[in-house]
Amino acid sequence: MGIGDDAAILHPANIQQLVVSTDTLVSGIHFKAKDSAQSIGHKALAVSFSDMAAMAAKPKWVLLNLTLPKINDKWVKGFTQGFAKLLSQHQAQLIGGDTTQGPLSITVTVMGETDQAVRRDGAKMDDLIVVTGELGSAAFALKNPRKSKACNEQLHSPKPRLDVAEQVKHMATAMIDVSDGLLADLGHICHASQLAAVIELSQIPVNETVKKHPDWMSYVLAGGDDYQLCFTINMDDEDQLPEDCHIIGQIIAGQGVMVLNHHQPIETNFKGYQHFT
Ligand SMILES: Nc1ncnc2c1ncn2[C@@H]1O[C@H](COP(=O)(O)OP(=O)(O)O)[C@@H](O)[C@H]1O
Ligand SMILES: Cc1ncc(C[n+]2csc(CCOP(=O)(O)OP(=O)(O)O)c2C)c(N)n1
Ligand SMILES: [Mg+2]
Repeated sequence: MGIGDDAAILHPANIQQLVVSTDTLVSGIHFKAKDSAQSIGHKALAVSFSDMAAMAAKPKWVLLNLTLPKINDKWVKGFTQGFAKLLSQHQAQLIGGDTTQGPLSITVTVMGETDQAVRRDGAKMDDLIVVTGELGSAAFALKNPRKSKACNEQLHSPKPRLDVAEQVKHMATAMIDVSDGLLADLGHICHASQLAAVIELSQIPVNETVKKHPDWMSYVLAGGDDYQLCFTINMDDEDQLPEDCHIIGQIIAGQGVMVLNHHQPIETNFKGYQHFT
């Protein structure tokens, strides 16, 4: 039972693990107020679905908390379109939420199910490090809005990688979604797993327009907002990787993430996205 009562009632039948995540998007921090309402609606849900993908869960129930400066019917219609389209693509259900007046911000809580949640702390020595898709496109588009249609799409309409998550959940030893930038997020896997990583920059898929930009390395390694997956697998499972999965490095002993470019170590002072600096 969903919207209409004081709270939603769930009937979780045959769910082995219920996985829950919440994320807030704030105007001016996570998106621009002038972005299309449709893209804001899509992205608010996509980033939460991306957290489900990172845990190898299938999204089922969603709560939406909207804070709006004023009621603008056209904006609300656009937002709802973007939100509802992604919701129905994954057969998830909006079961409730809250609407308040104030500076534009959106909080989405999503509940999903899995038989095999994948955590950040399971990476093992010698595991291969894999990323999906291309990295750096969204950060590039934020700074260079008129340069690449594909990058703009990645920024405004990211596709949560629930497809890959479903296919790799039984082989991934650790997984995370790349929201704060590869170095930061792979760093979280390393920290949680008490190991280190070495990655080869030339193996990371990068959009060709991004690659031509003088700052491409910082977009790729620390730009954030990618919503691709980064996960680790045992070396023996390499042959079973699905499409659009790219091996970029290996788990080693130690701490932190070491970056090689064509086998040469490079200095990286990139910090990734941080809210409080
Ligand atoms: N204000 C908070 N209260 C309780 N838990 C929090 C809070 N902020 C973050 N967390 C928890 O800390 C962990 C990491 O959060 P975060 O860095 O936001 O992850 P993600 O990048 O996946 O959104 C998550 O388990 C999240 O639930
Ligand atoms: C207007 C605007 N400024 C900055 C960014 C870049 N940006 C916003 S949030 C973010 C990283 C992810 O945010 P966070 O709230 O940490 O997501 P979480 O890790 O909790 O999923 C990035 C790179 C943007 N997309 N739009
Ligand atoms: Mg978060």
